[in-house]
Amino acid sequence: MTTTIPQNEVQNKIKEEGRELIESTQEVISEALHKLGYSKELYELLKEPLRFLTVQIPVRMDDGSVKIFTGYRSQHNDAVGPTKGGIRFHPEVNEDEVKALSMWMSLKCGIVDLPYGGGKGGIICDPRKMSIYELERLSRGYVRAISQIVGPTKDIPAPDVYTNPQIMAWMMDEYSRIQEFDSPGFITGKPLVLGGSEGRETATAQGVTICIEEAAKRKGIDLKGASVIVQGFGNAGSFLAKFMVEAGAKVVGISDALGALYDPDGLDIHSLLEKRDSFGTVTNLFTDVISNKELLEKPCDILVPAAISNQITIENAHNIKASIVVEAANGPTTLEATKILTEREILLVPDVLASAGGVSVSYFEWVQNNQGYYWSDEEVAQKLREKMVRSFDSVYQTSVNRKVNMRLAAYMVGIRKMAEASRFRGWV
Ligand SMILES: NC(=O)C1=CN([C@@H]2O[C@H](COP(=O)(O)OP(=O)(O)OC[C@H]3O[C@@H](n4cnc5c(N)ncnc54)[C@H](O)[C@@H]3O)[C@@H](O)[C@H]2O)C=CC1
Ligand SMILES: O=C(O)CCC(=O)C(=O)O
Repeated sequence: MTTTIPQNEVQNKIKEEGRELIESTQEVISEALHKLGYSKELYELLKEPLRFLTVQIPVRMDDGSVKIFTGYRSQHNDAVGPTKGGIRFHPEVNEDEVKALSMWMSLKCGIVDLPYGGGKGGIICDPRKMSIYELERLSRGYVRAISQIVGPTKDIPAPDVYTNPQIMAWMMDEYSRIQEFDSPGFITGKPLVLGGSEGRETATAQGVTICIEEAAKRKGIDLKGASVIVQGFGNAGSFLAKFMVEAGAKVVGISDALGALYDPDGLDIHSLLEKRDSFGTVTNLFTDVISNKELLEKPCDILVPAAISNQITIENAHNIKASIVVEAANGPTTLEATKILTEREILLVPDVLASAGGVSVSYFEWVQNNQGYYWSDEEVAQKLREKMVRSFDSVYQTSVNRKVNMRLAAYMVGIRKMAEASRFRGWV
């Protein structure tokens, strides 16, 4: 017998999880500023986004009815430069989660040294249940609703969960119509023919791969033959699984929103890549499916959460078997779980470092749009590698030298530029 959880309980749980994300982010920000010797005023400035917009977007559905969707755009801090960060289309999007996501973007941009602050957007919707025409109207409606606070020198969006280059193209087109001139620099993650960058589609997974290589070196693990589990089979997870196979590792588990596949002898990733749909779903084609929860506790050397937040918690952190956990997703591990993994000497590469490859190549895309001159795949790959290796080293060294866990070390590295820029501007 299946029991249905009342809708208000589901909503309360989503809200509560969002609140926890923001409160735990505030806790680490406070600790990082304290370790670096910054003032309490700076914490007051950075503990919440500078700007947060809620919009209602009316969309004509295919059956003729009008549905009103709620969307958000959060701009955490623009002392360093315009804010930057993706747009998420997901039924569980909520205000506090979007705020926390924008704060993580500020830290990410600081870690990989980009001239940006953090932003993030989201719409409460389930794109898997919408037609392509409804999605286009929703995407354009969102841009009209937020157009006054975004732009190539204000706040530059990009893809995130359940958004893709097609959605970026509609949004760029809508913004260009409003401005009455072509504005490729308004948004990144676009198709190549509309000013997208070589390497952006695979950038997040490339960045995670580089972090895995660096972490494996520190742990004395040979990637050839190492076993890997990847939670999530979308943009980040599916390319990562492919890169792991190419590096000679054995991908023993993958998952999507509907379940997980596990085979200790290794999964046929190429076949799964061919079968997955545009939302990163593939497990619906199999019968021997286990849950996402079970997958995370299966034996492996390297575990990569690449789906949603709050996946490694106090409930399962003691049961994780991996020696290295690399967070491709934003916010997959709670603070309590971070402490448990660190105590267990599992090397945790935090989201604000591990997933920074995406925004790095988004920055390259924006630079190319601004100069109207485009780089080769090799040039992008080399620039990304330099950034990721340098950033990994800086966070790892901070963790060792200051005797702090990798998450706190990453926050210490990521917050410095924003703190200094805010001081020089005379804000604190
Ligand atoms: N796309 C990008 O450039 C970047 C993405 N990220 C983060 O990586 C994570 C994945 O993003 P993308 O791959 O872009 O999204 P995507 O939309 O391409 O794929 C999402 C994947 O997560 C799965 N999923 C959704 N809900 C789930 C649930 N409740 N339980 C388990 N799996 C679930 C989906 O089935 C799909 O396989 C997110 O946390 C995102 O914020 C971080 C940096 C950049
Ligand atoms: O590519 C970007 O600008 C942002 C990507 C993003 O949303 C993220 O890193 O979480």
